[in-house]
Amino acid sequence: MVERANRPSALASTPGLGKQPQVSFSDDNSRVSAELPTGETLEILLYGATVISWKDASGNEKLWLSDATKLDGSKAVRGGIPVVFPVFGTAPDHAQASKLPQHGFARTSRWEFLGKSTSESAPGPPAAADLSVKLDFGLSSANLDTKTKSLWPFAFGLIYSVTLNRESLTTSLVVTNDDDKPFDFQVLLHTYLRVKDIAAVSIKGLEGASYIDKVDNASTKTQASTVTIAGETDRVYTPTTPTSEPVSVVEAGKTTFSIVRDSLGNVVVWNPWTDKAAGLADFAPKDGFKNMVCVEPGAVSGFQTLEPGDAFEGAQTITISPR
Ligand SMILES: O=P(O)(O)OC[C@H]1O[C@H](O)[C@H](O)[C@@H](O)[C@@H]1O
Repeated sequence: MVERANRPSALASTPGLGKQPQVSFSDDNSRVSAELPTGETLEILLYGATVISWKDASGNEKLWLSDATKLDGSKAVRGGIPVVFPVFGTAPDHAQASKLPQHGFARTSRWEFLGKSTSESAPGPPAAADLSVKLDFGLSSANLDTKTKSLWPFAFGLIYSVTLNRESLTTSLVVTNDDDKPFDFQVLLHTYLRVKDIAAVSIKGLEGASYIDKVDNASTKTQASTVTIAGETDRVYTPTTPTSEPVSVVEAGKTTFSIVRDSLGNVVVWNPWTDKAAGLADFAPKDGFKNMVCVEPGAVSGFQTLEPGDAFEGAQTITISPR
């Protein structure tokens, strides 16, 4: 069931139906929130369609968000899940992407809220435990300002769907080429996962993968065992395993996040550590790097070419384990 939420009224769910997910807008219409009947919550800024909060039923935050981030649409969000499109980093040598700012324009554009849908994973009378809510957001060339359009002059459409389940979050991006010529793009879901202590974290599932080490002159290396982080880390992995095999964050021996991917062949692992964090004005607290690790599914090895009328869909599902 797809239901268009009425703006600016607060609640888009049906009163009296008890066990239904609740969807609401902030007073200034800058963000949309969802809550499952079981207590899990989600908050998304229309600016960048950036997920800025995801909490379990006990109110534990799963994503890291900088205390100094701007949330007023003046700068990309530092934390949560910014959407990177149509370029990852910068691409000064790529004809179509050379003029684009770092990580493109999707994370700095205001998206449209397209609506919500709720679903049950089991047949029969709705049980609160089976409910999920999906929020859809759209961005197209028609929404861009003239300056941004001039940097990347293609007719495109993006639909970004964020689905909250009791134990997981799925974020899925569909890219369509609405132009009469092909275009090239990269895409990445820049997910800042919250951890208790980076020193106790290891990342499993990248063993044997080749990676580009961006903090060592972009040299190509092979991951020998699980990934641990003890200094600035910025790596673009190409796992050899299928995208359905999870990449997991293990904290002090316990799996806290498990990430499966759909059509996203790369995984970027990023932690700025002390010096880089010190140099990022919007990164706070300065020792916040101890409480985050970015594990970013994407398609960023080279560019994907999308022919006129074609569509690409890439997604991640992050499953949590209770702490
Ligand atoms: O500072 P930002 O533009 O948000 O980029 C933050 C980081 O994003 C990715 O993880 C890149 O691999 C890093 O090289 C970059 O520093």
